[in-house]
Amino acid sequence: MTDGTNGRRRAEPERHRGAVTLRRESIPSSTADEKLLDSHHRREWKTKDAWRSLRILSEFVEGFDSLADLPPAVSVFGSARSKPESAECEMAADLGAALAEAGYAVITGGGPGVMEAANRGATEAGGMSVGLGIELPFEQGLNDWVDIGIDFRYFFVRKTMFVKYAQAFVVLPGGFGTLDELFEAITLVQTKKVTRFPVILMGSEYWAGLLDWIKKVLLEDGKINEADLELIQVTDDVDEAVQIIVDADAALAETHGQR
Ligand SMILES: C/C(=C\CNc1ncnc2c1ncn2[C@@H]1O[C@H](COP(=O)(O)O)[C@@H](O)[C@H]1O)CO
Repeated sequence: MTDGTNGRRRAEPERHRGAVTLRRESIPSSTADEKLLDSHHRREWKTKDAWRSLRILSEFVEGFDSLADLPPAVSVFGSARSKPESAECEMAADLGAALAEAGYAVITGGGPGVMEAANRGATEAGGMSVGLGIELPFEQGLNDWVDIGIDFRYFFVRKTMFVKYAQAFVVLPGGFGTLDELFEAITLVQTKKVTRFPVILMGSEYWAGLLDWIKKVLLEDGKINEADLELIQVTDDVDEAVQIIVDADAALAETHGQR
């Protein structure tokens, strides 16, 4: 496992805005997402937001255009902070490889940690490895194992791509970013905004407390129902995770015809 530099000295920080690369003093202190969402920028809203919507649109166009030809794919989420030698990174690399061997492209956030491990596993197994990066104030660029990479300015555009082009979500241990991606997926399935697809948690020990709380508090308090619990599957076995995805794909093809 590497830190994505392949032993090279990491170049100076840079920021990508569409086709534009910014370095040194040209790197702005804010991000496009912040300018859109933070009321601190309220004075610009009147003059800039209408134009900003075109940039948002162009980001959708770029994503749709670049990803439309992907083979069936699985989005893999997990911590940006996990060390390469951690158990979750090893699991992510094995998962990336197993998904590639089963014919799935692997889509991640293109960052370090679990994302890099999953991309690496897929690439080393000869599969297609996709990274959907996001502009961050402390951006470090896409990891070196990404074959198709897109840098997004807007989180919500990027999130559309994770869902639209994936047959399943696999979620490994992570923090707020990972939880956001997990709960967005479950909500989309629960509200039937997307056809039911597997949302698989890997790292049962890590997720045990959350699952317990979901059962004890959300279920007992009537905030979700028993059937909602079935939206999440848990396994530590890479082959089982892949089999769940393959089976769900086959079931869907039977119901709706071949994709
Ligand atoms: C925090 C660090 C780097 C951040 N770089 C990221 N690059 C790409 N995607 C990211 C990054 N940070 C979060 N994400 C997305 O959220 C999930 C991970 O977030 P978590 O809070 O670490 O669980 C991940 O799946 C990404 O889609 C330091 O190196």
